[in-house]
Amino acid sequence: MSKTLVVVVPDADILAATVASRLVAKIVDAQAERGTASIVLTGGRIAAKVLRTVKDLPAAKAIDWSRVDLWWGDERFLPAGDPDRNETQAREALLDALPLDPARVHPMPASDGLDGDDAEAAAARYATEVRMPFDLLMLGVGEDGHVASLFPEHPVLSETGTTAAVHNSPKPPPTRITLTMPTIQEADEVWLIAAGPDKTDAVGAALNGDKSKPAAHATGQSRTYWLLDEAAAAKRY
Ligand SMILES: O=C(O)[C@H](O)[C@@H](O)[C@H](O)[C@H](O)COP(=O)(O)O
Repeated sequence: MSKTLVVVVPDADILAATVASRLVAKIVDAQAERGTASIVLTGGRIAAKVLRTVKDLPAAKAIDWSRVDLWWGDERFLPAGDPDRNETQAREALLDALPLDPARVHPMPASDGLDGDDAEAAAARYATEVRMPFDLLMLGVGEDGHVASLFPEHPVLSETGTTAAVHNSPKPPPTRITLTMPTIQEADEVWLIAAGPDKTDAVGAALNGDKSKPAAHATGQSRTYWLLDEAAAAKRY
């Protein structure tokens, strides 16, 4: 039976440090168990802060980075190397500094890739690449309660394939690729990460059972962790 735990820490810096430590431990444990770890990264500011923190953690040297598979929960459908791509931000924050196996790094397609600007084809291509289960899937939480590129009241919420193209995203850019909610729910652990007063209402609503918030549906098979700072957690009752 899946369990949900809420961890609240004082502020965004301490949250990034907490998540970074947990992430390193999670990868070390997964590798101790199976030799590999399969991790889904998220975009957004707090995620970048977490990755920058991992870079400076001595314990990260305990990880065999050549045996880590990295995936993305969603991507802004922009040309390769665009500074707004979640992939570019993750590479700059951490990945470029790691001895990763390039064959195990699985960014979502770019809009100048093999499928050009056909987001549906690009999403379908990623679906053929994805290998589940994921040990861990991390999600930032938007001000409106979105996770990955699954926005409230958006038709993408009813998609049941592995991935989906998103058009008319309320958060720019308008075209994105995302894992669907059923795919997110296949992960062994899901971590929802949010900091700051802009997230108070969305986090409060989702944790208090408002099912109109996509974040309320993001659960892992074994564990779901909400990793929050005090500001984001302020309306959780
Ligand atoms: O495009 C993105 O940025 C992500 O797809 C999005 O899901 C993000 O993780 C949240 O919006 C939280 O982002 P912040 O941490 O920057 O608020």
